[in-house]
Amino acid sequence: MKLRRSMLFVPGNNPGIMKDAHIYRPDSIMFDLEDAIAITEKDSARFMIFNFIQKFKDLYKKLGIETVVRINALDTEFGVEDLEFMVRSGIEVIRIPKTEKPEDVHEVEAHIERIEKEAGIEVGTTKIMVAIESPLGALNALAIAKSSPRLIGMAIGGEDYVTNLKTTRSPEGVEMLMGRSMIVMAARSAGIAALDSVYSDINNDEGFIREASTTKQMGFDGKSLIHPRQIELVHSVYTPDEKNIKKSLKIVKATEEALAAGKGVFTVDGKMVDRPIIDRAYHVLALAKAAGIKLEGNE
Ligand SMILES: CC(C)(COP(=O)(O)OP(=O)(O)OC[C@H]1O[C@@H](n2cnc3c(N)ncnc32)[C@H](O)[C@@H]1OP(=O)(O)O)[C@@H](O)C(=O)NCCC(=O)NCCSC(=O)C[C@@](O)(CC(=O)O)C(=O)O
Ligand SMILES: [Mg+2]
Repeated sequence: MKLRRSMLFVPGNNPGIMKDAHIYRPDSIMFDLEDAIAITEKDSARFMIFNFIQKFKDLYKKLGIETVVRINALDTEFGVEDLEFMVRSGIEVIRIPKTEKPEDVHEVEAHIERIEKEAGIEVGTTKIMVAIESPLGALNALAIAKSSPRLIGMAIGGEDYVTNLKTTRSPEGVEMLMGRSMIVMAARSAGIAALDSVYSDINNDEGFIREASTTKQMGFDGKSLIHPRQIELVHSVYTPDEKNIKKSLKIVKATEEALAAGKGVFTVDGKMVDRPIIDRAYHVLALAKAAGIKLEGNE
């Protein structure tokens, strides 16, 4: 299981930030070529990310950090050139911003396949993630989520999304509810990861935890982040805690005993346990294991 609790945005024109990003151990590093990069810096950022990936890809792999790049959309003058560099760099995932329809994915996919062939990279190696950042994208979420076998995740870009809705982000997040719901449902239906948006108020830990807890409860796998101090916070929300692990281990043990006794439904601590609850317990244990938590001794 690949954890995607934390996806740290790293502006692709800032070598000072780029060179240390792995030290904070996010699950994924997302180099940006899009909105964090001024038009005058797009070319140099592309070269810089290419070189960083060449230099650090083995280290990222060793640390289990996934590499993602957010390209410019293909309807800009930068998008195709971004792909030319990034696919050849060996980056693992291309994130398409402002995705509104399946054709946006098909177009990127066709370029990736062409470049992989030209570069002698096995076709299918480069994965895709989409960001939904408009009401139209949200309404098309299911078709987009099922548009390519390369797709590994769907994110919501909350800042653009609320701007396109002609509103703003509130602490309660009512304006995000519909978009988030459509995205998590589409991602789950397609069997890909669901990633929540950035939280821009960097020093507001309480607000961050509240938002991360709500979106975790909605079904998301993690969040895009803008600052390293948010990594530990999001991991604390998305990593199963001791109580949950103990409960899940108890359910798994009781399941084995129940199966041996030919029972499909039974109780643990006075609560009914059947198939979906058993599946949830196994999922919690898989998450814990992927996060490096030792299960032995937790029983
Ligand atoms: C905000 C700020 C300038 C503050 O910097 P400052 O330097 O003042 O912060 P400090 O607190 O001093 O940093 C303490 C130490 O951490 C290091 N450090 C800081 N940030 C780091 C980082 N990101 N990665 C690694 N390292 C980092 C720093 O180098 C220093 O290291 P050191 O000197 O060694 O102590 C900086 O964080 C930053 O640039 N963030 C990324 C912003 C960005 O990418 N925005 C675009 C993506 S969102 C978007 O586009 C919206 C979206 O599209 C999203 C969607 O689609 O999901 C939508 O629509 O919603
Ligand atoms: Mg955006």
